[in-house]
Amino acid sequence: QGNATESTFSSSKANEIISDSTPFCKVEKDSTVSTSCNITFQEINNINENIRNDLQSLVNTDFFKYFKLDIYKQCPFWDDSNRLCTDGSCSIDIVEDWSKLPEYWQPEHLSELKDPSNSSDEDLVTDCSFLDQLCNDNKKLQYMQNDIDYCDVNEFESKESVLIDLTKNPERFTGYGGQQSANIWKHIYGENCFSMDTQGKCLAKDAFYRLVSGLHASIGVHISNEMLNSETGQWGPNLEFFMSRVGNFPDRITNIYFNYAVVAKSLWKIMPFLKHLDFCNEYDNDVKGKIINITSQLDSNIFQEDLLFKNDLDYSLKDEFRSRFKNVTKIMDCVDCDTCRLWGKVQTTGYATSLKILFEFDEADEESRQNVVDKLTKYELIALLNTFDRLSQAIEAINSFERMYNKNMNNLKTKENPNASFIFGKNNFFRLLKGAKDYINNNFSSSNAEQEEITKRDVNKLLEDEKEPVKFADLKLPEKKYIKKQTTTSNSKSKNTTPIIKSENKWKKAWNTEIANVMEAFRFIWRSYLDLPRNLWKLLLVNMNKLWNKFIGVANYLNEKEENPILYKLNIQ
Ligand SMILES: Cc1cc2nc3c(=O)[nH]c(=O)nc-3n(C[C@H](O)[C@H](O)[C@H](O)COP(=O)(O)OP(=O)(O)OC[C@H]3O[C@@H](n4cnc5c(N)ncnc54)[C@H](O)[C@@H]3O)c2cc1C
Repeated sequence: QGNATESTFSSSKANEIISDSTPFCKVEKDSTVSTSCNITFQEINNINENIRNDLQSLVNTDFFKYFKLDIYKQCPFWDDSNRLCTDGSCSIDIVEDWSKLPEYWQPEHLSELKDPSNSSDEDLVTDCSFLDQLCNDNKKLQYMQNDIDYCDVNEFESKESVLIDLTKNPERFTGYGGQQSANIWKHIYGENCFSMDTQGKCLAKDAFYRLVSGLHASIGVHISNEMLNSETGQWGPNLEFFMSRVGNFPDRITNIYFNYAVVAKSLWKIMPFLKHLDFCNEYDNDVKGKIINITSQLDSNIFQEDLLFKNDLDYSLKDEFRSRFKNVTKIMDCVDCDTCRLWGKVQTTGYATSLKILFEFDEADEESRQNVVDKLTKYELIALLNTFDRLSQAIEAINSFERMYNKNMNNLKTKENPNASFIFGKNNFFRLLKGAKDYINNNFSSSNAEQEEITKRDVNKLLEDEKEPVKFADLKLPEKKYIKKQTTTSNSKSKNTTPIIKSENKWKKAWNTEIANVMEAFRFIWRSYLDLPRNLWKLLLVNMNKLWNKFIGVANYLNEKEENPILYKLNIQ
């Protein structure tokens, strides 16, 4: 973890991570995503390919690209008065020039919406309606006293909220990390501790965890996909970073697909009503056409929400699920980095909207339709579609990282790199040792003819396996040499020597690698000792300089705030 420059791994470290034992993401693409999703990874990939362009252009339209956020909102869970978003990469651009915005985003229009805290139920009926806000359609809807929301839908109307163009503040590597972000994630995962012992608890708990982990992983994919290359000054993908955060964890990849299924199913569920959404005139055809194109390619099997809260017993569990998820959306107000908070809020609101549609909207019940779909605020709808776009982009990026990974593996294979990932790879040191031991056991306990057969079979298998790009990609077996040795031994009079020579080679190779690694570790420790006095000297100079400047009253030093030691800074020239 560190700034963009530091995050560029050394090439040997990169090789270790890329050629880790896990074949890319280790996900079987033809298997189903989870018990509650009757769809395979490959099918989701296909759907995503078909809708990607429409979705991308939809979230770039004037209607879907703006979101509101109260950037000064206090964290409701702990004291965050020392918020530290001083770095350019984590601060956000808010909309200041309103003249170019469409009418429905103009301050006069937005200010017609009253502060919900001062509103009566009667007011909320109109204010909460997506249609009322957008096109002044004065449908009177009944305001539900029951809480069916998985986030605070009124917070976007707060007077403190500012309008933000999402396309101008992309979700990418900001350098936010260390203890601060780890603490946020810890609290978010902590919400997954359900208290009740209810029937469906396991599935609900599992779904809650997957939602959070999928969000976490999706953020990881986006930041790996948009990292600043300090040499070129360009933002782009970083495979090593991706592998170390997401690619080497198949469960994290699976959870992104799971979230895709959840959000897609909620869109599918409201599809018949989206068709009738009375968008403002200029958007009627364009926006509506895109939405219909997207939702019509989704499938009801993609997620089976009815498995989660099946019966009356599960109602209390659902209440707990709802209030815990609401807490997740509130924890976003504690995120110190503004860009991260913005996208965290957009995505948690998007998931909250999905959950509301999935669990509170019964298609057969007109009243529930009125209470859920007709009352979706525009911010919920914007968040829902932007969250779907985030997941869609994450899946596109995962597939592109896979291609990059395979290309790198092929390059690595052809390069002379005998020790590549010998320790961490699939055919790692311990595995080879075990292989050698099995080999000796097998061969010493069989006849000479059997031994020869086993040797041939093993050699062929080894060579065959080597052709597979992923399985043996991390170990550069000296193919020709190996065959040569076999030829020598098969010419030799004593066939019994074959397995011994082979295992001796393995032992020797493993031994040499171990020694080389131990030596490298010693060299590293030695270098650290050499660097220590120099670093201490530099530290002393810097502090002396600061003290001196303070002493003689140099302005900038007088009010100097203590630098945050954890917040990493991008080295943008
Ligand atoms: C709401 C939010 C939004 C953020 N947005 C951005 C952003 O836009 N740009 C940016 O650069 N940074 C962002 N961050 C920070 C980013 O998520 C990481 O926290 C940060 O990059 C440090 O990463 P890390 O590898 O140290 O571990 P973290 O990602 O902080 O993870 C902490 C621990 O959680 C576990 N873990 C990691 N991923 C998963 C997973 N998917 N499922 C289950 N467990 C997991 C691991 O054990 C890991 O050690 C955001 C953080 C938060 C909380």
